[in-house]
Amino acid sequence: MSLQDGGCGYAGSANMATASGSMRRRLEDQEFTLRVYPGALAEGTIYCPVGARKNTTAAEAIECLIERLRLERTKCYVLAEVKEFGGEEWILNPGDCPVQRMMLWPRNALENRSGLDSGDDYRFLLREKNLDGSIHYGGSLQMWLRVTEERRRMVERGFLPQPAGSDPPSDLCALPELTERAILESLRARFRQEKIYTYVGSILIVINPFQFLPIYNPKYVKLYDNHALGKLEPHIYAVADVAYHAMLQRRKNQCIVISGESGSGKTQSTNFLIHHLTALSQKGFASGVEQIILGAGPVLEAFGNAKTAHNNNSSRFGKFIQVNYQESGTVRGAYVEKYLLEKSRLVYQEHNERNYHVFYYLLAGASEEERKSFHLLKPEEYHYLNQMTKKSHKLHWDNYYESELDCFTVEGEDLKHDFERLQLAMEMVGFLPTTRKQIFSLLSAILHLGNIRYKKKTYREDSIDICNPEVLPIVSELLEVKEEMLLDALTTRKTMTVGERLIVPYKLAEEILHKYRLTLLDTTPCGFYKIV
Ligand SMILES: Nc1ncnc2c1ncn2[C@@H]1O[C@H](COP(=O)(O)OP(=O)(O)OP(=O)(O)O)[C@@H](O)[C@H]1O
Repeated sequence: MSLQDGGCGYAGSANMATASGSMRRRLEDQEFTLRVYPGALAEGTIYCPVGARKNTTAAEAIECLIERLRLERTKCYVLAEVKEFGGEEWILNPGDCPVQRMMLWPRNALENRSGLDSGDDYRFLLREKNLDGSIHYGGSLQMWLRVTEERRRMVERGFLPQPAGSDPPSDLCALPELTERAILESLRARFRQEKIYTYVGSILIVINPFQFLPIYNPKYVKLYDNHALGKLEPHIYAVADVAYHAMLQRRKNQCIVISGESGSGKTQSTNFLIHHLTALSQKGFASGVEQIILGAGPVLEAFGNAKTAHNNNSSRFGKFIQVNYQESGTVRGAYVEKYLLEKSRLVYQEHNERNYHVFYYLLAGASEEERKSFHLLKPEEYHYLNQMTKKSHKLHWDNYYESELDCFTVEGEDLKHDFERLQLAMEMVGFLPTTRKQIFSLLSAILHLGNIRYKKKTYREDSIDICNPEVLPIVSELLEVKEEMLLDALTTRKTMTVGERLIVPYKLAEEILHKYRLTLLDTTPCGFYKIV
């Protein structure tokens, strides 16, 4: 049996005690392959395979090695057994049987051997014996180092398996086998060492630590400045750095794509990237541009983020951020484009989820004067904010009463403070006071629109009317549109046929009405989505 089947050979030996005589005889005849590392005795050879049976002695194996490696016959050689790489060496007597020694190695030391190397670094070495009986190690240290280096390179290139217990590589491309299991185990092992970043070639994998790690301070900005990817420990700053310098050197636009499931840390990673990109351009000084780019964050977050089951601050839209540079490499400005905003969240949310943050901020943080002027109510009085709590209330009347209230607040959240922060951010990004007022007015209108209930106009007719017309003047005031126009928009739709304009009344189907209300919100002069 060749050494590639070493594991099986070992399994056979484990059964030896209980095996029949014939099996024992078979084992006696079975051929194993010993791998003997000659070190300095044969430069250029990492190991030499020697066929051996259970009773082959060390002296016989050495004889074979002398032949194969063309060693000087005038010298005296011994076999040494190493039970760990670089560990203690056990010299075999000429009459000792190396295969029997090998059979005592741990099972995985043999089973893990995939052709070339032992997983746990159990091995045989060939040593020269001095005339006084001592072992000659001359030059072996350097050879060892060379072998070690060679071995490391072979491991990196995937020709040798990763030694058990060693550090997982910082680039998963260096894994000898790219199976899902090997990848996950490496990522897990790195994560345990607080290494949340790992490369796969030029791709960076990030595992959300959900805790602050001190790896984003200016020291790190400096450390990663102008280094090729892979030279240092993987980091998001390294990716930003490579993109920045590639842009300067090649004079070509660079693009970084961030993707992952909800709550995986995309927004956080974007912030780190922007921080590093602007820091590089300002060479370590906090820049005004960064403040403005990141200042837009709270505004976008308030209007486009919401609490979901997975993330209390989940972005419900995609972002395309373009950072523009001058030829000199300093940031000139930035452009943020949103896409795929989850519009349906405005009118409907799943259980344990909320509408967009901005509604809760406004209702909690508005002053008395603002409350009056925007006709604000309590969150639980708005259909667009309380639907899911009502549902759970109905389903689990007894035990869901408390969690009903929880939906309006999130642990650790200070809505009043968030509203102040939002106003400040809006001011910083350039919203004028009148625009801000218009926006809050529109937000209140959206909430009141959600409270409008419909009924059939008459018993026979399918067309609809509004049950609570007292809401109309409020919404018309907030939207600054005439009441009649608003009523028309809420109860009828206009369609164009060839050369004709038809006004068709809506039918009483709630989900469709929600859709129409959404369209209405979008088409108002300062439509919600346009603002976002
Ligand atoms: N590098 C990090 N260090 C520490 N905490 C982090 C890191 N990345 C993410 N987090 C934590 O994870 C939370 C969720 O991250 P984030 O909001 O960035 O996820 P996301 O992928 O943008 O989610 P969604 O797609 O739902 O918007 C953050 O609020 C933060 O607490």
